[in-house]
This record gives sequence, C-alpha cells and structure tokens, in this order.
Amino acid sequence: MNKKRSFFKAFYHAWKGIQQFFLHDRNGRIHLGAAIATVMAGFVLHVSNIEWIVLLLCIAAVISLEMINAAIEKLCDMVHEAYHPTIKNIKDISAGAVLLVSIISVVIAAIIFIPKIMELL
Ligand SMILES: Nc1ncnc2c1ncn2[C@@H]1O[C@H](COP(=O)(O)OP(=O)(O)OP(=O)(O)O)[C@@H](O)[C@H]1O
Repeated sequence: MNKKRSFFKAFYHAWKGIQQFFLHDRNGRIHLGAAIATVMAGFVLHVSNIEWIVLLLCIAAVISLEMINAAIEKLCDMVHEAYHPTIKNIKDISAGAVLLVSIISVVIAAIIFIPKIMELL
C-alpha cells in the first residue's frame, strides 16, 4: 500500500473512532453537549480571540483525555473483566486525569465567562 493511501486509511479509522465515541459512549455525548454549550456561550458573550484559543484548548484537552480514558477502560475490561486491584488502580488514575483537566477547565471557563455575565446584569 502506498504512503498516501495508508495516510487516508489511518485518517478514516481515526474519524470512525471519533464517531464511535460521540455516538455510542455516554460520557462522549455528555462532553459533546458541554463543548457545544461552551461554544454557544462564547458567541453569546463575545469572547476575545485569545479567550477562544484558551476555551478551544480546554475543550480539546478534556475530550481527547476522555477518549483515551474510554479506550483504557475498554482495554482493561477486555484484559481482565473480573475485579483486580491493578485494574482498579489503572482505571482510577485514568479517570483522575480526566477529572483534573475538567476541574481546571471549569475554573478557566468561570474566569472567562463570569465577568462577562456580570457586565450583562
Ligand atoms: N475490573 C475491575 N477491577 C477493579 N476495579 C474496577 C474494575 N472495573 C471497574 N472498577 C472500578 O470501578 C470504577 C468505575 O469503572 P468503570 O469501568 O465502570 O468506569 P466508569 O467511570 O463508570 O466509566 P463508564 O461510565 O464509561 O462506564 C473504576 O474507576 C474502578 O475503581
């Protein structure tokens, strides 16, 4: 297979992964909803270019980490479905990474949005 073909094939598989996550994963749909709400708030509250960059980076960080977390969970379930302390440790650390970035993203969103909401009141 030539390089150009394999590049498009890899792109196609990655796109299928994104589709699978947003359509069939409960957390994927929740994160997609939160991302759409954030973007809508950005338009309504007229955020600046730099604020858009920060918000989009937060959205990308949270969603991509959640995708990796979902993949790790699936791998764990395939390798060892029954209870195992190491699986617990792996899943907890993976979920903790998502929680950490999510909390920081909420704080960043609050820093950007709250003053703009206050101005409207
Ligand atoms: N096989 C296992 N062995 C030990 N602990 C597990 C195991 N499976 C799940 N757990 C524990 O349960 C928690 C939740 O795991 P689970 O796989 O249900 O993920 P989740 O956060 O509920 O994600 P989702 O909502 O996507 O299913 C883990 O963080 C871990 O503490």
